[in-house]
Amino acid sequence: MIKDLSPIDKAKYVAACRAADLVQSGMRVGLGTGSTAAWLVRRLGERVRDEGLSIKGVPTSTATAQLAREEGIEVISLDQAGWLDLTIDGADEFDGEFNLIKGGGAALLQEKIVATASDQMVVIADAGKEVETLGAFPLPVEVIPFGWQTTRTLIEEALDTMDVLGTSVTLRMNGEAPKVTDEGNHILDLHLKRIGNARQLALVMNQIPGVVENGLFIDICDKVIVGHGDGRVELRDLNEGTVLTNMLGEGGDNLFSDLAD
Ligand SMILES: O=C[C@H](O)[C@H](O)[C@H](O)COP(=O)(O)O
Repeated sequence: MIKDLSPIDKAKYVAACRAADLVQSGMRVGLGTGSTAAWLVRRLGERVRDEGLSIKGVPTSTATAQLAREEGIEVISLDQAGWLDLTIDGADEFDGEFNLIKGGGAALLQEKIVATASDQMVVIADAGKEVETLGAFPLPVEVIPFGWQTTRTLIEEALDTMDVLGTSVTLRMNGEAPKVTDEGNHILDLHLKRIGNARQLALVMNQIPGVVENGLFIDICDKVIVGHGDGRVELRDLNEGTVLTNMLGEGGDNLFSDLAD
């Protein structure tokens, strides 16, 4: 039951349920990756089964593709979709301008391509992901395995020239071996603490040979849905402001109990 979830999981869950309400039959929908996006995929699966919701989903990782299929959602590739109506995804951090750090689950490359190919990107997150300035969460940068140590040195030099001091760059591991992304690459995590100029850093990173993509999503996200542990959900839009609802009020617990079991 939903009441057995931790407050953070409840927050993720209600944000995901609110976002699922934005999805309508006929839409081509980008499906994000991570624990929050997994709640979304489950909720959409429930709507497909119970309401006959008819959508085509473009997953952003092999993990999401597998979950979506298990949930009965029709899965197509981005090339088959061509363009998407909406992408819904989680984030590791978001700021007041809806700029993001993503890639904590190593899926940033497909996530950025899919989000950029969408009319709208909606982020779903628990309230703890909101920051004043991005950077407390280590910034993931996807690099090709060939010469990754040289790429790391180039990244460190670029950070020096930008006066980003006191940083470290670490190779993400999966046990004893480097983490390998869905695209066969590695992830370097940049421990920056605070990113003064995220827009500039995103551009500089992608100029470095060996870097495939970085986890800064600048001017990509249109709405953020913030979930709270008590069931409150804020739908924030930079132009239209914030709409507050409570997903667990008036029988909401029953409404979603199947999903949360
Ligand atoms: O690579 C992973 C993605 O960017 C995730 O959306 C992000 O890490 C947030 O994941 P979670 O919802 O599990 O906190």
